Amino acid sequence: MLPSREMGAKSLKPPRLILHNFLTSEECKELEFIHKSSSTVGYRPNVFSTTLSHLIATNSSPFLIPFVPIREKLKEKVENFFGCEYELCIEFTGLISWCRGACIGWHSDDNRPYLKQRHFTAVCYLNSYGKDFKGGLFHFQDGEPTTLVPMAGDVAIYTADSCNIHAVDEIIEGERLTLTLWFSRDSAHDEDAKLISLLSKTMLHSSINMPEVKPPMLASINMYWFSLDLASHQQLGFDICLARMHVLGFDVWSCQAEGLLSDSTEILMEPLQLVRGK
Ligand SMILES: O=C(O)CCC(=O)C(=O)O
Ligand SMILES: [Fe+2]
Repeated sequence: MLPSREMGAKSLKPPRLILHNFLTSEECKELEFIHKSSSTVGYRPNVFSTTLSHLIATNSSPFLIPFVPIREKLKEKVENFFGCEYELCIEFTGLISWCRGACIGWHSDDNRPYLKQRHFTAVCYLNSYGKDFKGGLFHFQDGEPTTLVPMAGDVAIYTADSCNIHAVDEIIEGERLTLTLWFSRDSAHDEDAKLISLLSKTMLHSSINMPEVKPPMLASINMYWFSLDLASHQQLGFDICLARMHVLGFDVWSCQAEGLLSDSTEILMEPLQLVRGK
């Protein structure tokens, strides 16, 4: 019997793929913005994470939108590279940042009984070694490449099993940010199914509680990565700056233009009124 592509790769060279500039700098910055506005204390010391279920639970589901095309693009890459016969499911998606002191020793990503459903890993680097943080180099125990220098936009894809034992050096300075995904062949671990169920519960809950008035939460100004004069020239797609207000049913009204102008950042320079509903 001929070995499958996956098995063949295991015996010849480690089943891994490193891609440069897989994400654009705008995509990296948009995800960084979401992480800065929504992250919580992570699963280890000096680590912060933003999971998709956390975004739903904190009334920030519009922040899911930028993840959708990126997750699809990554899934397709992983399926094609590993020659998967059946569609994979995404088991976990998270933005993870590591601050000074964080590190992880040699491990494989399926190294606990409750992680055995993790078959493939994709780590997208959202910021860069040397510029945004020091330390935090990634090492594979065997095979080439040995060391990865995280650079914004690059992605490392590898099997989650013992063919790819890896470690990350301690962060010495700054904050190292990644978008990390695990993929599974087992559809019982499909993250999408869980997210859809959470989303529908949240929507049902908010329609029952319609008259309830909550104050809008606009993300703080120091989270913007571009200046306001540049903002109107940038076509970054979905405007996440006002997303927190939108999910709560508020909008911004310009008296001069006599209308709702919530998709233009120019409004921030105008006399404005905050309105509820459309
Ligand atoms: O962030 C990285 O480069 C890899 C992190 C890692 O090994 C893990 O989260 O299991
Ligand atoms: Fe890992």
